[in-house]
Amino acid sequence: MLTQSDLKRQVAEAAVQFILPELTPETVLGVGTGSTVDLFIEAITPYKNRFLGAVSSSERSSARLAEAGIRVFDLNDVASMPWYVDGADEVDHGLNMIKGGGGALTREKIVASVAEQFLCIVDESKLVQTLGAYPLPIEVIPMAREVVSRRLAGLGGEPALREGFLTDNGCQIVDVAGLQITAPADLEGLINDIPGVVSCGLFALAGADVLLVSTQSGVRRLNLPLS
Ligand SMILES: O=C(CO)[C@H](O)[C@H](O)COP(=O)(O)O
Repeated sequence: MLTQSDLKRQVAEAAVQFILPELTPETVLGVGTGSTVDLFIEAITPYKNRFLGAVSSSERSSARLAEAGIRVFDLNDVASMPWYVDGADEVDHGLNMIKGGGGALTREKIVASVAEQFLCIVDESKLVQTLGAYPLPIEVIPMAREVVSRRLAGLGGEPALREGFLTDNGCQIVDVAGLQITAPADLEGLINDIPGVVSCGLFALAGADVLLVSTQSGVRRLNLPLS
């Protein structure tokens, strides 16, 4: 029986094998944040001479990439990336995701927006029918925390400040429990429009393109359109 950490390692290694044939000496990869991505960085390190480097979505991943000897680029110096590789807190069968458990959602969304394709890597516990059991992280400008929280409560959620946490952008996170997210792109649009919201942990207006799911019997791949 594989543990959750074994499953994460299995999918991280599968992700490396999946993108390896596409790496060239000019390739810059987008790299996300979290424990699954830490294992992806570990797994791709032996191949670091096959690509140019990476843009990362957090100070944490940048430090890990640099320690591994992988060149870290500023996004301002990179115009295109073939792949953005990242984990998720929940993903549904339409490849919509909740992200931001590690608080890096805004930079994740920015780096992902530059990549041609989003490769999402998760263990099977993250695959759900309907998003929302995992509290939805929203990054907010600190002075707007209360007004944004009232608006989120108005949408039917139960917002709670992530105590003692500041993002890499110096902002705060409000985690919203109790949402049954049946129309993820609509909800993402609504939340994006609340003044004071920096970004919303729903990735539905632009979701994943390819999903690798780690299971006890190996790694399954789901592409859009669903296969
Ligand atoms: O969105 C994220 C960080 O902001 C992560 O991708 C998400 O929290 C999953 O993390 P892990 O791989 O540790 O389970």
